[in-house]
Amino acid sequence: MSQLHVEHVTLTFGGLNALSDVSLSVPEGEIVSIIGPNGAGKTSLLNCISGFYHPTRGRISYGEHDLSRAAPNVVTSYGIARAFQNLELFRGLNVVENLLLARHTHLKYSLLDSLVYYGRASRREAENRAYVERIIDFMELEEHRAHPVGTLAYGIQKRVEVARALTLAPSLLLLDEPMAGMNVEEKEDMVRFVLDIGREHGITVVLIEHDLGVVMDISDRVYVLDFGQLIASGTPAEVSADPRVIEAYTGVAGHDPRQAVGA
Ligand SMILES: Nc1ncnc2c1ncn2[C@@H]1O[C@H](COP(=O)(O)OP(=O)(O)OP(=O)(O)O)[C@@H](O)[C@H]1O
Repeated sequence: MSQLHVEHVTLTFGGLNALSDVSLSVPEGEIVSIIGPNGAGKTSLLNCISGFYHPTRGRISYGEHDLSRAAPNVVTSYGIARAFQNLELFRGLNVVENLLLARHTHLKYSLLDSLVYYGRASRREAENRAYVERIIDFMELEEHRAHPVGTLAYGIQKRVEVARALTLAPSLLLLDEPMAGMNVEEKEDMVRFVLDIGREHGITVVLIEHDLGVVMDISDRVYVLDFGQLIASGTPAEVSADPRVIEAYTGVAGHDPRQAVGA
């Protein structure tokens, strides 16, 4: 069982605690959302999990692996993939090329492999292509497959970004605002994909999302950050009834308590 554990994580930038003593767990197979007002620390937390930032204090682990000091490519090798808020796609390449490139970069084999073991390399190439085709089918990208990504509608590009992360065959998928900027129909499609990824394919999903209706509909568990601190957690029903959450979202709360001691 690979559970994600974040234990007492603090992340400091200069005098600001972007995260203060945050602890949370993500059980295998669940869809878990992280919510909170702008600047609450959500993306910073995802950056710590995916190895782009390293916690100033605390520990992050996934199953037996310690992620606290791991580089992004090492985190990926443990089965954790991330779809970015700002799309990480090559806009001039088409959908198939983007997905193949992502899979190649992840499952790289050496030049020697491809020269000496031509048979093995070409078999891997065929497997990669077959895998990418399954993702294209699953994410319903068939009609867009040959188009340069930069020419596609924004909602479709977001879908390609999720597909790109799926080509890494993750057991844990990190989604940073996958529905931001989408119209209602595009959101409904993305909700369906996230539910399929989690419920049908058993991939654990950690989701940052501002649309609270979506969050409450699809999450098994919700964690709420405010000013870098974890202020609430529980089922969607528990969290939406929590006075601290209502306060954080209505802005009744007073000052920013994040200034690090001694700053
Ligand atoms: N690289 C950085 N350098 C300095 N400060 C940073 C850095 N990254 C994040 N911060 C600060 O940390 C705090 C938390 O930011 P973060 O982006 O994690 O919040 P968020 O909850 O994801 O916000 P949003 O919903 O607006 O995306 C903010 O005050 C932000 O300015």
